[in-house]
Amino acid sequence: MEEVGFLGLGIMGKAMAMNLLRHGFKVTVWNRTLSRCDELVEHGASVAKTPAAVVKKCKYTIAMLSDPSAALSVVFDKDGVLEEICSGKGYIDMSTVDADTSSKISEAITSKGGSFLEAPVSGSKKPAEDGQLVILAAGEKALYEEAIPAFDVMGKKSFFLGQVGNGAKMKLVVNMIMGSMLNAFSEGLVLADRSGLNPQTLLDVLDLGGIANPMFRMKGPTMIQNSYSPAFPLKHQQKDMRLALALGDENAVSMPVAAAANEAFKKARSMGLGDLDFSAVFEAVKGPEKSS
Ligand SMILES: NC(=O)C1=CN([C@@H]2O[C@H](COP(=O)(O)OP(=O)(O)OC[C@H]3O[C@@H](n4cnc5c(N)ncnc54)[C@H](OP(=O)(O)O)[C@@H]3O)[C@@H](O)[C@H]2O)C=CC1
Ligand SMILES: O=CCCC(=O)O
Repeated sequence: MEEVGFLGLGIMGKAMAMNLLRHGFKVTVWNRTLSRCDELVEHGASVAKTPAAVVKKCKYTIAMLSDPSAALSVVFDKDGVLEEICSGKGYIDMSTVDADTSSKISEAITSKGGSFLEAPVSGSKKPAEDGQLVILAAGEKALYEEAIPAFDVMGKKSFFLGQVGNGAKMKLVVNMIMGSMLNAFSEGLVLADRSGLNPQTLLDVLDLGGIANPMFRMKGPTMIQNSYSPAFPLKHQQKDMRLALALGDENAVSMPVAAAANEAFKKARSMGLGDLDFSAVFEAVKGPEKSS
């Protein structure tokens, strides 16, 4: 089997790379904080010291990085992907970024003869661990086809959405809806509590009705215990709301619900909750306790 490169071993990247190893892929990893590679090495991965060194060794390289600035830095900075990408090699960015960032990376990679695919994912830490992500790919179709065995290991379904930018946009639309829903859910939990209802009973009622969904089912019980161990860091959800709102600006789409949700995520960040799970927006929505 060909060697696959993997850049970025955060919550998602670590689980995704681990799945590749578990299914027999040969994987060379790199992470900015190199010590985070150790656990992967224990499971059979090789390590390279720079993104360029990973690309040099591998037929195609996957990246899973925090945001547009990280995605650009790993490609364009010294020792970055661009130094070694060339004809016959592919680069697959699975980070959640905006279409402009993805296009910049695509143009740079293809101008050096490499092929590029964006492939952000829907699904969080547990689906990443279980190989149950939904992959939203766009770009070079031949690279998509080459990567299908890896996508099949990391995900339960892959979509090919056409030209570069479409995967990024689809991902931002999905997360904009998700972030808005989580705010409405948080407001409902506060309203139930402050009006004398049992929030657990609200969760039970919601779960039996037409708006039951896996997110309410998974996050509700931990939210009412004020427990926010990060599966999807709140700072990343706020980044996605910001990028989705910018996409709305570009297309003159009014999104007052998403704009209000973004404010709540920003407030949560200002309260120092950015590294907690995005469900910690509940703390910002709670605000001060009810006065008598
Ligand atoms: N967690 C989730 O549920 C999901 C996340 N996503 C998206 O996936 C991406 C990764 O998320 P997640 O794994 O949760 O995030 P983490 O914060 O856990 O990991 C971020 C990764 O990016 C690296 N990184 C950050 N800045 C830089 C930089 N300037 N240069 C090089 N590397 C950098 C980090 O390296 P270091 O270890 O050195 O800090 C780390 O490997 C994000 O775009 C997120 O929006 C998509 C779906 C679900
Ligand atoms: O981008 C993060 C998505 C998290 C999820 O789908 O639960």
